[in-house]
Amino acid sequence: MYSPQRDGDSDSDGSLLLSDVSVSPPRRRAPPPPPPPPPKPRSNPKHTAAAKTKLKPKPNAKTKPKPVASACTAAASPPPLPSAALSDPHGLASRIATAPALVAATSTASSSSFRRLVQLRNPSFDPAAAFSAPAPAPTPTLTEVATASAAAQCPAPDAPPQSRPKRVHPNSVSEVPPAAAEAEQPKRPRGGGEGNFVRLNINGYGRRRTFRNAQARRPTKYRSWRRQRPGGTKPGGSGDEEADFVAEALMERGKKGAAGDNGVLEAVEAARKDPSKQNLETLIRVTYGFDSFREGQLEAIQKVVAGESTMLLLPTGAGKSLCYQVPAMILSGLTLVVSPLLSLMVDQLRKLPAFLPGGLLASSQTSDEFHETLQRLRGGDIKVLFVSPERFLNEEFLLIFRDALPISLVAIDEAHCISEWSHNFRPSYLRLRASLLRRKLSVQCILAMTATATTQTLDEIVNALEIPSNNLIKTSQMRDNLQLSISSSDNRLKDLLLLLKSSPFVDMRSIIIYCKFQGETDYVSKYLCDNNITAKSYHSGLPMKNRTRVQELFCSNKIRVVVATVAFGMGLDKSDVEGVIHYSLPESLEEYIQETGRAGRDGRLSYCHLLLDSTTFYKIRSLSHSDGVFSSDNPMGRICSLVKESASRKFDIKEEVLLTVLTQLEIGGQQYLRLLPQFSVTCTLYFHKMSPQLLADKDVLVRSVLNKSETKDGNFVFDVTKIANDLNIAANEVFDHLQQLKFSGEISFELKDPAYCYVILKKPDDLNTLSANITKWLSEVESSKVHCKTPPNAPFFLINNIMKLDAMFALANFAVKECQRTDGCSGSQHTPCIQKKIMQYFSKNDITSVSNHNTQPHRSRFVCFIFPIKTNIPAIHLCY
Ligand SMILES: Nc1ncnc2c1ncn2[C@@H]1O[C@H](COP(=O)(O)OP(=O)(O)OP(=O)(O)O)[C@@H](O)[C@H]1O
Repeated sequence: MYSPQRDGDSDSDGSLLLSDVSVSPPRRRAPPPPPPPPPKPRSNPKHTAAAKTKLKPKPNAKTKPKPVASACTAAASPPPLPSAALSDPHGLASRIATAPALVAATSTASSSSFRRLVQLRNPSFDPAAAFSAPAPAPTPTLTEVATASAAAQCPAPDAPPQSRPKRVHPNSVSEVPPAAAEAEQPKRPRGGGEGNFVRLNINGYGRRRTFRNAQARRPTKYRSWRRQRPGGTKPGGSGDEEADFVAEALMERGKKGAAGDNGVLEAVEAARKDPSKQNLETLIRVTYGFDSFREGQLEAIQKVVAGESTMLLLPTGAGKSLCYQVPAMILSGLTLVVSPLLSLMVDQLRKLPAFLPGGLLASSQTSDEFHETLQRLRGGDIKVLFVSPERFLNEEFLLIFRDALPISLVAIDEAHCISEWSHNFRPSYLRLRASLLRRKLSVQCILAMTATATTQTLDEIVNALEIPSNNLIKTSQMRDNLQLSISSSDNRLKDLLLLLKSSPFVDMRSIIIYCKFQGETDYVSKYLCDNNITAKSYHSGLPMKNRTRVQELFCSNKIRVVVATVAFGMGLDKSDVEGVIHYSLPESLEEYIQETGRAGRDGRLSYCHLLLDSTTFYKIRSLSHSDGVFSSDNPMGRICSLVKESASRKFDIKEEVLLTVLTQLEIGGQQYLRLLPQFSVTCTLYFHKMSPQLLADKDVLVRSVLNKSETKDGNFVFDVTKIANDLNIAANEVFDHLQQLKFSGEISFELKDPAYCYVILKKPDDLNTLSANITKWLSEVESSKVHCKTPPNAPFFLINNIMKLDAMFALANFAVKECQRTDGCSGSQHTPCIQKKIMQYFSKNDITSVSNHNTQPHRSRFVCFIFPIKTNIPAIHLCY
């Protein structure tokens, strides 16, 4: 997940809190609806008995299911896992490091000269010393390493491998063969909302895909409607014209054999004439099969249909999409949906009902794809257009609308990205301003949607989008069908196993376990498999096809447990996930809410448990300091690197802007760093003649590599800068030497991760001033069109995640250590106190209101990159 850091001082500064106006209930809001019915227990036939006895529905938040605590507290006794186990599950690194054979030395000519070079630069370096300790363990061969690595993989699930399910939907991506369409149409009506779509998480930053509506080549009725305008004039959006569109689109669908379209047509017409509760309910019943609206939906839809800009704050999985889809059916013009991630857009495109034709414009599309969408748009084949914020309002985009393609609604998904206070600020969202939308696109109605926003964030959103304060629709940030529990754990693996073998998790057929680190997911899933729990790991380090397969198997209930990093879940709309377990502490309350929100999307009672282990908290916290130009991992005088692609993505700053800033730090008034030639920093080494250890024996660099590398699939992967720093030589000397070894046939190597490289000469004393100066300078550069493609004169910044992490830890810590269990909490079940803390956090935006221990990080340790322009937001971000 994109999760930039931000400066936390201001986050905790009460003086910066904005008024509560934005979150006051709408003046014209109807009296609060009656409390929702208690969540229903699941009726999974396989687990019916268990559900009857163990998953009793609770009246609102008061139900007290069997506490999970017993499972965890009972687990306190298992012997602690050796601390090294997780970081080096196979013990390879330590075995390699202590290999005895590495001490002797008969150097080749090149190696001895290289050794001299190293010793010349670094007299204290004693290559033998690093390997001199006797090591009883035999050094693993490459074959052993590979075998160990293979063994770490979880056995395949019982289910036979399936080819990727074919789906055809008018709003599908292009690989989908049309013939499969009908079979994969979402069933209507969907009883109980049980129908799961397999949502593919493309997660493909910058990946190229062809997006094509399956109906693109067919003249839809919307298109013919537009063409029928006399003299080619554009429709004015009158009700009749709209009815034409809906009617004809539905007729077309009727030709394909869809049932009940006449009912849909009538329902749309009725809702268009009178968007009453009754008419709208009929509409969602005939289109989606939903019995009624969920909290907030009806109000939002009615406001939007009436042309009023609205801010919608509903929990994850509460049904925000419906709030733009239904108006899109009713309103005459186009609905634009701005969404931050390609995977989300694709997912939402697929979710559109069949007769609501959709299209997509993303910055990662090729020019051909862009023009194809354009053609369809101009031809009237698209009613809902998903747009990435980068594409939105740029010249090319505006040209599309020059010939007055009418836009009825702009829906902004993940609207918190607008706010610099949010956990996911994206500079590209800054172009989303009501004034701009009005001026450039004549848009009058905006719907902003998010699941996580503090008061400050909301305030920024409604200001930017000029949403009237009485048009804020806000429900609690967490669904009340989630039972939340936390237990402290000294041995998370054992506790996890116990948890999974105890009620209620033992009866669940669909569980997600979230881990912080990729290696952890592999290790944990293997451990579970070894203990007869079918589990698969999922993280962004896996090839895309493996990830897709895991997700598909999970969605079709062929895998019961997925052990994943944060990479899993974006765009996942599996409605019957029954449990979410946090093996690692989430990095913020926002992340906690998002991840727990993947459970119980069908409204049934579901369980979320967090295993709190303070060691992990401190580990994550220290890692948080390792980002940015001046991170604590980057000492002065050493070679440092910023991998272009990941840094650009992480900070949401174009690569060339990153370089611009680094350059300014080099050539500005004060020289803080010296830029080095760019090179690829990650190197994988393959040995061909001598064994790694034998060669390391003779070669200083290889020795250092063995010391500093990780093993992946039996090969040695290392960071070139680390080796250069270790040997106190320049990076090009490392490459030269690797080349020599390559020419001698000893090794071959592969390089990846192009990076900006630099040496820090001086760490800034006053980060704020430096940040402000660079911001100013950058703005000047931008306005002088040197970087005409960069976003507007937007501040760049990095959010400080540390305060957010601390707040998350404080909440979990409170639950396990301080909660008196008087207000509905019992054992490790802490739903009431967690909800209360979350409410405090989001309503006051005062992290310290949740934090109850001294978590205020020292200012100089803030992790940031580049900062804000706003005067009230502390800048910097070049961090220590
Ligand atoms: N009124 C309703 N009745 C029953 N199911 C509904 C209703 N509205 C939405 N749903 C279902 O709820 C699920 C979640 O909807 P949706 O994806 O729109 O949620 P969301 O709020 O956008 O979630 P996220 O924040 O994760 O994007 C979907 O499966 C959807 O079909």
